[in-house]
Amino acid sequence: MEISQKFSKKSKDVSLQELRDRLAEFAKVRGWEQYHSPRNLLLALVGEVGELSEIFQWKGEVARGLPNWSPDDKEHLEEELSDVLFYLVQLADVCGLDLGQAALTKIVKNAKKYPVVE
Ligand SMILES: Nc1ccn([C@H]2C[C@H](O)[C@@H](COP(=O)(O)OP(=O)(O)OP(=O)(O)O)O2)c(=O)n1
Repeated sequence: MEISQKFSKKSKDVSLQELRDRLAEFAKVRGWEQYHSPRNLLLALVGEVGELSEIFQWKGEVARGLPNWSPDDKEHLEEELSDVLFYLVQLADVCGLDLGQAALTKIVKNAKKYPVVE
């Protein structure tokens, strides 16, 4: 069984499109579109990657599924992963790119570059 199936909470699939639309609305109603330039979103993304890294800093190697982590630590990780995802989705959006399609195309490209060795 995949680790993602083994440890994930069962919930509905969330599309990148839904996230993109909800984040665009979130920024619009707060008048934040003026700040969400590609460069600013990239810098915010890098900042959140830093916060994500801090969670793992000094912990040593971490087992898949985070068996010894407290619920609070896992919740913190979920939040920082979400922040990274939000800025990534918004960055693609303000660049006028379809991130989901781009990712699928990249998977095909990766498969050609790294064929399965039988
Ligand atoms: N101009 C902004 C500011 C915030 N956010 C959203 C994206 C992130 O999900 C979250 C980031 O908020 P904070 O900068 O307050 O960062 P944290 O949530 O990580 O808080 P802290 O740094 O206090 O832990 O808010 C956004 O989309 N655009």
